[in-house]
Amino acid sequence: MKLKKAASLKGIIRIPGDKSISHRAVMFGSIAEGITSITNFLPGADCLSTISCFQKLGVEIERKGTNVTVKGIGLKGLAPAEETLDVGNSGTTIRLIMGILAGTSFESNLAGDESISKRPMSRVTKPLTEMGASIVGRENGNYTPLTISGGHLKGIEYKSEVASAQVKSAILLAGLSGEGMTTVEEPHKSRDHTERMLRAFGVEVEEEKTTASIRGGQTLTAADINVPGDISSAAFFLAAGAIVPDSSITLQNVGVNPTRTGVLDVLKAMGAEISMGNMSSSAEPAADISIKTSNLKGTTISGELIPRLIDEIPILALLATQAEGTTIIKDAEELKVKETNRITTVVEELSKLGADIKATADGMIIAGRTPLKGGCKVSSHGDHRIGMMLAVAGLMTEEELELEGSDAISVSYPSFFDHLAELSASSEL
Ligand SMILES: O=C(O)C1=C[C@@H](OP(=O)(O)O)[C@@H](O)[C@H](O)C1
Ligand SMILES: C=C(OP(=O)(O)O)C(=O)O
Repeated sequence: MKLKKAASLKGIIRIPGDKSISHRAVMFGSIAEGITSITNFLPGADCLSTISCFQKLGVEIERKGTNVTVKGIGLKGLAPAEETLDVGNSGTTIRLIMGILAGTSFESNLAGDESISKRPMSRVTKPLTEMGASIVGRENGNYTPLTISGGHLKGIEYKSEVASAQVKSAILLAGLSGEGMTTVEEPHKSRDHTERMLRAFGVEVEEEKTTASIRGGQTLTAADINVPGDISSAAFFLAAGAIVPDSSITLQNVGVNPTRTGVLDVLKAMGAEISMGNMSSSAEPAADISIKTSNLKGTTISGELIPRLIDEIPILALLATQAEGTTIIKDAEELKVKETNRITTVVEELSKLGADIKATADGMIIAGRTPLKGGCKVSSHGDHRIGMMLAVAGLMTEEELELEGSDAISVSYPSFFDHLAELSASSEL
């Protein structure tokens, strides 16, 4: 795909549904009693993998565009799949489904694409094994393909080494089938969509700073879930609006759960002209966010902020190339185990454009402001967030940029290029 410079970005777009919340709505609806209706579901490839896995486990799920109906059969109603459950490119699907399958009485096989086969699973297989599940996979259950046999589970108190909502959610979901209480503690608080949505399905979940606990034996009752827009998708246009000259854009219905809004904190710290309105206050709050071309300065991104913006780091790195001074990103080793090693892929691709960016052991250091040069090929490396970051970079380069592997973007934002074209006054896609 050829990308051309944009003179300005203007207009209003409605951000598609949140990926994390869409996955959970299908999963929890499947193991609930009754019919769950989901609106504004994200029809991205990752969430479609979740639907297909639960269909294979015997759940009737019907999707019409962004409306999904799930005929819940209860945790005990799930049936063995006749074939391997294919999670595609989705880390959230495989890690959360393992938490659910740990509580079944049958065996399931799980596999995904090449990227999934390189991502570590022991962070989930280890605690689930401790709870009583049997899991077999390459390198002691660390890599796919995996076979999981559910069993009689006991609750645990688990101290996770990483702040990961996937790990926390898998353990809490297994805890539903466990005897007694299950508690997960993490170094920093990760996104809490599981805790919020389980409550909507009638389950009691206790939370304290960085711990979450659940009592085993509780059942889920169907709920209607309206998915807010995905702030991780909005981040690409927030960044584009801040750096493309003469821009002024509004993104509607963006989820602003505080465990996800690190990107807004960073944009403000960098001096972005950003404002919020139309705030709604349901279980998952949403708001309209407006941004204008801004005079940005460098900042430091570290510590408890990292889990609150982990998926936004590639686009924040691009933003930092257009900010005055140095931006330091640290404590972000988790970037190495995403769809790609996002430290190396970000540094490799932005270096091609002339950015002053260095990889460190746990992040990167970026010196700005540097003009971005085009006239070359860049690659998503099959990673949707790298692809979208580079598409935004293409709005800034003097010469045309050629993006390879743009199809990966459909994993989380199938309408990305349509929205970009709507906002872009002069880019020809
Ligand atoms: O729970 C979730 O929905 C997610 C959690 C995060 O991963 P980790 O739990 O590995 O940090 C995030 O990067 C991913 O895109 C979605
Ligand atoms: C890391 C991501 O997703 P997952 O872990 O579900 O593959 C992402 O969407 O950036």
